[in-house]
Amino acid sequence: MAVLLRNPKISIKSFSSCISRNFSGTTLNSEIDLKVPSFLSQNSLLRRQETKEGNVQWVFLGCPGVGKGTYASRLSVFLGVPHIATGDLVREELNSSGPLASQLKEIVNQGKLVSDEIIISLLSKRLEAGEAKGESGFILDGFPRTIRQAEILEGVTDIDLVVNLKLQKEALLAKCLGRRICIECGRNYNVACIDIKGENGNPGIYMDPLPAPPQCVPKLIQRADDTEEVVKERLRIYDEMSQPVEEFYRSRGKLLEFDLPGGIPESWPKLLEALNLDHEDKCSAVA
Ligand SMILES: Nc1ncnc2c1ncn2[C@@H]1O[C@H](COP(=O)(O)OP(=O)(O)O)[C@@H](O)[C@H]1O
Repeated sequence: MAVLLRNPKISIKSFSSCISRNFSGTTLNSEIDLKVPSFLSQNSLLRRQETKEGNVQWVFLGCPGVGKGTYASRLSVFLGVPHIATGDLVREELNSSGPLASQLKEIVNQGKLVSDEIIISLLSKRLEAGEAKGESGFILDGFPRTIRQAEILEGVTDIDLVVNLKLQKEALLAKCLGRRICIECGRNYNVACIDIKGENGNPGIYMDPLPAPPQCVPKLIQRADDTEEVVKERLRIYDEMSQPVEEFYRSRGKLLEFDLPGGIPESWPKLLEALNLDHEDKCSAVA
């Protein structure tokens, strides 16, 4: 497949060192060099999605519970690039015996955002470790989540595409409350059956539960921040801090809006279609 990129990409090593350098600089904003035209047509956006394995630099945006992790991880298998979720990096750190663990636990369990400093440091470490293993390209999930994070990222590398997953608020809360995670294999499942009737011209949505296989059932846990109170706070913070990031990328012609039409069986093929990814690869990509 052809690769149509506007700017050459930098290696992950230089990305991670650049990201740390830019971040620690006091004149951060003046150092940012936005390399992309301020507007690109939807057609050129789709052309840029013609990718070759291992060479995409994509970002997944979307509210808590929308399914960023599910679709980003499927696409990472499909495209052969790492799926890097900053939420996972934060959870690994808070479950460790490291110096940040208790501070992170408190922040995350209140539904607040971790500081840009900490997130950049965790992400840089993850990128460096990946580089050492020969990784190239990435699908970022949960980063950037603030305009400042988006500016830093845009200043150090050329993101090809930003996928903005969308779902009604009512479904988001139910999906977070129904989420279950296998502590052994790390896979996510969901006990919620979402059935929202369409009204006043708005479409309804139906999503089947995603049951865990028998071997995972005894090992299922809920995330400590998936309580009603904390999910509502995470949704509020998304609107305040992260929604502006959508506009940041929209104005640069990088945002692909994707309204989830239902559960994984309906949404996955439609997402591949929206991304211009080959039809014949669809079957092999579904885990
Ligand atoms: N880019 C980020 N900036 C700040 N905090 C982050 C970032 N990514 C993850 N976190 C922290 O980790 C928590 C869990 O993130 P994530 O798993 O992506 O959850 P969500 O379901 O809310 O999208 C967030 O609520 C936040 O505290």
